Amino acid sequence: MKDFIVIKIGGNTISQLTTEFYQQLRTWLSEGKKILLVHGGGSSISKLSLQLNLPVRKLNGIRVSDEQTLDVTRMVLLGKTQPLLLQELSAQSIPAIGLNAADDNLLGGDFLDKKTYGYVGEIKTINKELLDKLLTTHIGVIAPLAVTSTNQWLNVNADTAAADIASLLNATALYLMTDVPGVLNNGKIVPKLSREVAHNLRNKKIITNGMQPKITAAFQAFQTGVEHVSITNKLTTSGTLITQEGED
Ligand SMILES: Nc1ncnc2c1ncn2[C@@H]1O[C@H](COP(=O)(O)OP(=O)(O)O)[C@@H](O)[C@H]1O
Ligand SMILES: CC(=O)N[C@@H](CCC(=O)OP(=O)(O)O)C(=O)O
Repeated sequence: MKDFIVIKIGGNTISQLTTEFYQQLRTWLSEGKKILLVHGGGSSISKLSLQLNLPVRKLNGIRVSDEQTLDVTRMVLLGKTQPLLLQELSAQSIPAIGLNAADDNLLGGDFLDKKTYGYVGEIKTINKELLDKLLTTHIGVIAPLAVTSTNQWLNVNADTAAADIASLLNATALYLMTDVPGVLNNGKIVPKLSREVAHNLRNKKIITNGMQPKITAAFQAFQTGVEHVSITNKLTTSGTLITQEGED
């Protein structure tokens, strides 16, 4: 049954979640939807890296990760960001459980492009049976990391991770929640975005930085059959909705 909803929450968005957001989660829970929150934490990773005098380098919005940066990423995501989000959910009396890639082979991955990005990956496998069981009672909260078949941890961009997970779960919806109300062009939200328009906005350097992996991730999930894919700062408004060519 197609009943999974995947929501990506940017690291900077966690402390800005609204009453409407939590209410929507409660509604979906009461309808029997299985909800997975994939959280970011990029700005905290950069902050700690700088404090430790480690280089902070991003290419196309993806963090170049050597072994030390990978360690910092795991520590920040699993030691700081995830507990913070769980705390917020608990304070709202929403039943949630923290998960990571190594829980019962939850997220398996492979290198994205080792030469260019280092220990960065994409998610290739998921333990759907485990989620089917856990998410009947709890909202899952998961960090964007993966473990390879040879037990190497990998850092995964949180937008990429959410899209990979939504595709693998055959989810009905993917919400990429961020600190802007959608894709902006001249200060206005682009309500519907086709691949062609996204390509043009990228070429014109209107879509830059962290919005780039979000767009790539959004189209990847849409192409694999996730019906509703949106980039937004609210669950209750669609922000920018991904559409087929020619529909906008
Ligand atoms: N065309 C665009 N429309 C909206 N935001 C954009 C655009 N191009 C670049 N951005 C930047 O992308 C940011 C969102 O990406 P990012 O900082 O990675 O957020 P998150 O941590 O939520 O993933 C916005 O805050 C904005 O600075
Ligand atoms: C490979 C890669 O880029 N990983 C990201 C993972 C966290 C993330 O994406 O966090 P936000 O969504 O808050 O930016 C990083 O290290 O920043």
